[in-house]
Parts: sequence; structure tokens; C-alpha cells
Amino acid sequence: MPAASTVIASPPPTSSAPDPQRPLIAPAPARKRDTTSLWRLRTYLYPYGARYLIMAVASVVGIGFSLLIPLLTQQVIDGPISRSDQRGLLVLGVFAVGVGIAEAVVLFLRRWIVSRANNGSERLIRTDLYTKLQSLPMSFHGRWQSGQLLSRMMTDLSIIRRFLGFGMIFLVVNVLQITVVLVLLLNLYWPLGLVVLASIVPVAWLCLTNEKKLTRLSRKIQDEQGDVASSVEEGIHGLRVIKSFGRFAHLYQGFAARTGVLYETSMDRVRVLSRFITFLEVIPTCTMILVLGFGAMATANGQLTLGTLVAFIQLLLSLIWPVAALGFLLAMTQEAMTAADRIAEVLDTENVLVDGHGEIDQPRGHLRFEGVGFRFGDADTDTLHGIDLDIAPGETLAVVGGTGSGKTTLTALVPRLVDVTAGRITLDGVDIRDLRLRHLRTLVATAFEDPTLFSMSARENLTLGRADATDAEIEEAIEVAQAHFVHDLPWGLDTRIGEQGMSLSGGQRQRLALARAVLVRPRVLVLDDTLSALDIHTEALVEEALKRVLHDVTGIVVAHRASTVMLADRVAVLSGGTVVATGTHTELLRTSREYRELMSAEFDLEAESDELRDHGPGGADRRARAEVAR
Ligand SMILES: Nc1ncnc2c1ncn2[C@@H]1O[C@H](COP(=O)(O)OP(=O)(O)OP(=O)(O)O)[C@@H](O)[C@H]1O
Repeated sequence: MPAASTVIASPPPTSSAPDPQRPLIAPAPARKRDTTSLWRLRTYLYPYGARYLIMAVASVVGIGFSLLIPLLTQQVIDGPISRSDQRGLLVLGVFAVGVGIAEAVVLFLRRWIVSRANNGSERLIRTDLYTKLQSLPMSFHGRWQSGQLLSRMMTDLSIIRRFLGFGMIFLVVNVLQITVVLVLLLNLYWPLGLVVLASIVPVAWLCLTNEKKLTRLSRKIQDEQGDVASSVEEGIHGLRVIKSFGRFAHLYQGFAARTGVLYETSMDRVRVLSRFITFLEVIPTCTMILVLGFGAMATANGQLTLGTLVAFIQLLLSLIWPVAALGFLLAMTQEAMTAADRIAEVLDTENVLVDGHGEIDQPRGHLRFEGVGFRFGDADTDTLHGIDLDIAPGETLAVVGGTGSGKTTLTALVPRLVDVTAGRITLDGVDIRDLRLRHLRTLVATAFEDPTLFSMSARENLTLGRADATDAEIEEAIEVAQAHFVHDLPWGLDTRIGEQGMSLSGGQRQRLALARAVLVRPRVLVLDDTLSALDIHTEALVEEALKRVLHDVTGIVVAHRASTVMLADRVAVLSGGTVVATGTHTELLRTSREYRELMSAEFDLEAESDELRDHGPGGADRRARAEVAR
């Protein structure tokens, strides 16, 4: 899918100052920009079809009313005024006022009806886009800048809403008005009508020549807005790191440079647009001068009545706005087309994570990895390869390995956050790709090392995987995860936790995330180094409670510490993306050099702390008390 390749994140900057010219996304030449994307969005207008129809009719009726006024003027001048007919003047005057009021009512009706329709259409597109983003796999989100996605969800959709509610209507209305007025002008006095018609030629030429430039600049601006949004997003999320490293100036420099690039491109567009619009305003004015000159001569020669000349000029005046507005309406259309393209790039992204249809009636939790391999989309080598594991129902397997050995990737395969690229994983004998995703994720629950909490209440965060959990079940999960602190929050479980749970400590967030996973009561519980932020005392309590939970489920526990390994029945050692040894802790200590090396750091640390405890400050006292106790 070419669109996806347009948003591959660039490598991190190597120079000290970020290069503003380097876009956060690659330019998007792959997708042919045309009206198709915008046209495709028409289905979102269908639910509001009646409103859009009323709006179209109201627009046409509005044009009719506005054109009646000059024709009435002609009747007034050539009729009652030239005959000094006061009664006739009164009748036509009242009629003109009636037409004016009717036009105002129609205008109001159009505005009122359209706002609900285009806000509704925008909501429908946004909902679909959000649903699509949620359904796309982690590999997609790894490639796309979140700022780019945010700007598509917000800015691009607003552009489309403005186009639907204003640009699209006025583009149609104005072209219609220009056509009708031209016909009327030719009908009123064809030689002058031809002069006006001739002036349309340079207008059309200007529209065609500026269209390409505006399209290119619109796309550039919208992509650069996405880059700025990404910078803002990174700046806000990474605030703590930025502050702690005192790197505000460095990041500000990058941000300022990016906004500078956006400013320059926006100014380029303003320059093109202002030249374009100026010509569009000058052309009707020049035409007016010609019409006035030729019209005066024709009236003097008796070829044209005064009333017809006034009506002609009034009609011509009514063309000035529709012609001048063509410039920004065209620009708006280009923007909307670009925005629709950018939205289509997301909507058209093929979801490589295909949902299955199967369900397991009585799941036992027998998990098998059969020749499993995995390669990230843009990587040259496999991250995981040749993995064979058989985890019996109720068994807990600890996965240990050095940094970057592939532990997290392995755990992500089980709930299908990413899919295997070789081999298969089965649950109770069924390939997990054949299972309905929703079903699979009720069977497999995961708690991550870096737990994400949402800006919802603690209760909502806890019951994310199981909305129907009872209070007793919530309490049980809190007990297992030793997350009793939630009761001390100002409103207990109903306390709203800040964005990403920022108001909680790392350990508290981990415990909430663990309780959330436990509450699902899965058949397979995956814990990706979930206890890493806990102090030794809390960790021991959590591990004690986890033992009970893991007794009933199949567990995969990514472990760095020997204490966590002890939760498991068996250990698999990952190295270089494959399992190099499996066995119990004791067996592996005896047979696997790799495992001994991984664990020796842990033992060294333990020995160090024993040493400190016995021989550090107060050590003699402690030794003496221990003797007495013995
Ligand atoms: N999105 C990605 N694209 C390409 N490579 C990736 C991606 N994410 C991770 N990797 C690579 O895959 C390898 C395994 O990463 P993984 O996070 O699974 O390791 P890990 O064993 O969990 O490490 P740690 O113990 O440090 O958490 C690493 O070399 C990493 O650089």
C-alpha cells in the first residue's frame, strides 16, 4: 500500500540540532491525487441526504431571488418611473421588498439546515477513522507519527467539514450564478453579454494554472502541520525527560524550525492565492468599465433602454463576488481534496491483522509455539526465529533473556498485537489466527512493563477488559496486585486518574495494570516484566498472591529477577531471537551457561546487599540480634 510508505518515521536526527527541512514523514508522491478520495466521502452525506437536498434547492431559489431584484429594477425604471405611475411604483416596490425578505428567509434556512448536516457528516467520518486506527496493528502505529494521525483526525476533518458546509455549496452556487447571469446578460443585450462572456476566458485560465500550485502547497502545508503536531505531542509527553536533561532550548529549536518551515510554505500559498484572487477581482472591474462605456454609447444611440442598462450593470455587479470568490473556493476545494487523500491513506491501509471466525467452547489454555518466527516489516533480519514451546494448561513459563533478545516481541504474539511471520501459535490446538480477535483477547490478558492508564476513573481503568466485573472481583484483583492504594485516593475507585495515569507512581501504575489483567480472568496471563517498578517488599507480596492466580491459568512471565522466575514452573532462555534452553530454574543453573550468566548478575546484587547488611553500618548489631534469634 503506497500510502503507508509515505509516513514511515525518519531515522532520529544525528546532528545536535534537528533539521527542520527534514520532514517527519517522507513526501507523498506515491498516491495519485485526484477527486476520487473526496468523491468517496459522499457516502457520509447520505444519512443527511434530505438536508443536503433542501440546501441545494434553497441555494437555487436564493439565486433566483437575488437575480429578480435587477430585473425588477429594469421594470421599475422602464415602467412606472418613465410613465410617472405612482401606483405601479408602489406595487413593484412592495414586490421587491417581498423578494428581499424571501431571499433572507431562504438564506437563513440554508445555513441552519447545512450546519447540522455537515457537522453530522464530520462526526461519521471521524468515528470511522477512529475505529480504523484502533483496528490497525501495532506495526502500523510503529511506523506512523501520532501527530500525523492526530492532524488527520482533527485538522483534515475540519477542512472537509468547512468544504462541505461552505466551499462545496458556494462552488456550485457561484458557478450556477455565473452561468445564469451570463445567460440573462446575453438575453438582455447580447453585444455587451459577449464582452462579459469573453472576460470569463482569463478567469478560467487563471483557475486552471493556479490549481496545480495550490494543490502542491496544500499537501505540503497539511503534512507540515502533522509534523508540528508530532513535535508538540512529543514535547508534551516527553516533558519530564526534557526538563530533567535541561534540553528545552534544543527541542524548542527543532520545534521553532518546523513551525518556521510551515510558516514559509503557508506564506508561499498566501502569495499564490493573493495574486490569483487579485486578478479575479480586477477582471470583473475591467469588464465593468468596458460595459459602462459601451452601454452608455448604446443607450445614447437608443439601442438600449436606461432600465436595461441599469439592470445589466446590477447583474454584472452581482457577478463580482462569485467570480472573486472562485479563487479561495478553488483553494478550499484543493485543501479538501488533499485532506480527503490524507484520510483515505489511513482508511485504505490494509489491515494485515485479519480477524478469524473461530471460538473455543471450553478453553483450557494449552499454548504451543510451533516454529514461530517474527520479522518487523522494515527489518532485514528476523527478531524471532525457530521458536518451539509447549506450555501446558495451568503451567507458568518464565521467559528470560538479555536486553533486546525478543522477550516483549514474543509476548506480543500471543494476544496478536503482531502476527507471527513464520510458524504458528495454537491455543488448545487452534491456530490463534483462526480465532475471533475479540474472543482471543478475552482468553489472553496482558500486563505490560510500561502500563498505560487512561484518563478515566480507577474503576474504569481496572474494568477495561471486563466491564461486568463485580465489586468482589475487583477487590480480589486489587488484593492480588497489592493495589490497595486506590482506596486511599480522594474518591477511592471513582477517582479520575490523570492522562496516562501521570498522577500515580510507576509502581502504582504497574499494580493497577496488573489488577486489570488479572480481573479479566483469562486462560492465558502474559506478564511482561510487570513487577519491575515495585519495591522488594511489595514485589514479594504481589508474587505471593500471583502464585495463586497463576495456579489456575497458563502464564508467560517475562522475568529479569530470580524472584520472578520462581513464580514459574519452567524457564525458557531467549538469546539471539530464539529459545536456547528450557528447564526448571535448578536444571538451567546446572546446564545453561547463558542462564547462569543472566542470573549471576542478580545473585551478585543479592550478595552485595547481604554484604552491606552484615558488614555495613549497624551490621554488628544485626548479626548479634540474628544470633540471639537463632
Ligand atoms: N518496531 C520495531 N521495528 C524494528 N525492530 C524492532 C521494533 N521493536 C523492537 N525491535 C527490535 O526487536 C528486538 C527485540 O526487542 P524486544 O523489545 O522484544 O526485546 P526485549 O527482549 O523485550 O528487550 P528488553 O529486555 O530490553 O525489554 C530488538 O533488537 C529491538 O530493537
